[in-house]
Amino acid sequence: MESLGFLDVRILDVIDIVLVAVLLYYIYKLVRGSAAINIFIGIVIVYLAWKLTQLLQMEMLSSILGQFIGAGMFALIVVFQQEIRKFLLMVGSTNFGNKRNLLRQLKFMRDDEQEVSTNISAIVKACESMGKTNTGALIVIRRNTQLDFIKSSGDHMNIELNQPIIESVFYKNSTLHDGAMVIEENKITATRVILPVSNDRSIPLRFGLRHRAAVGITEKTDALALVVSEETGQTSYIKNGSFEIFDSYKELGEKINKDLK
Ligand SMILES: Nc1ncnc2c1ncn2[C@@H]1O[C@H](COP(=O)(O)OP(=O)(O)OP(=O)(O)O)[C@@H](O)[C@H]1O
Repeated sequence: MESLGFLDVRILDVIDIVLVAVLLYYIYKLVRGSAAINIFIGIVIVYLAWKLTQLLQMEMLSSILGQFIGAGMFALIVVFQQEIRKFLLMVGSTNFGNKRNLLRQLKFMRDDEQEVSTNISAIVKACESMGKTNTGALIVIRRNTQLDFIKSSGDHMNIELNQPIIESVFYKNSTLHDGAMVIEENKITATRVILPVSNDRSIPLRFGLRHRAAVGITEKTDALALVVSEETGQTSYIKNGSFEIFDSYKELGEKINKDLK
């Protein structure tokens, strides 16, 4: 069985592979939809070619590709400066200190019995009511990722969540109506927040900046976003960078409740 020695896999090797997969997934999530995705795919191809030439002992080609990868690291930092910044912010602002959040992060350990402290009914009813009057709104609900880095672009608040407050913030003549509202637990913690806009080219053209900002924040963090369109009065629910389908406001409430557990 000596010839099969290379099949010896240690637990640490498995952990190593899983961690690399998670890292690649987060990098992909970060650059998805932007021009950087093509550069990312290019790098992965060159890296795989380099490893293959090493394996096949093609000395010359492997040393050329090796040099390229080595020098390319500096070029990468310059090209991906924005993405690296966002990635570090994302990692740094994940609140691992909170035990409940940590459990939530490990989805398979999710406790379905857990009560959600956010007044979801107030949010959904406000969206329904704002939709009827074609009042535009953009609401971000925090889950695990800390949102301090976006909150700093707006006004800090500390208001108990309820339907009239949400509606009055987005009321067209209100000074607070522009930008996004951030909700954490059962509090409105920021208004007039500027969100990162998604570059995803697959978003239909009928959606403007409000919707793109909602997609943007849910791509970069695990937050949930709700948009009420000023044009159509329709409410959209966005999670992990994509639009979630729902048939009624009741179903929307149930979905948010499930996603906050
Ligand atoms: N990056 C951003 N962060 C937060 N809010 C934003 C951002 N970009 C736009 N908005 C909000 O969206 C409003 C205008 O959005 P726009 O009309 O382009 O959106 P839309 O997706 O077409 O939505 P609607 O259907 O309501 O018109 C702005 O007045 C502002 O309040």
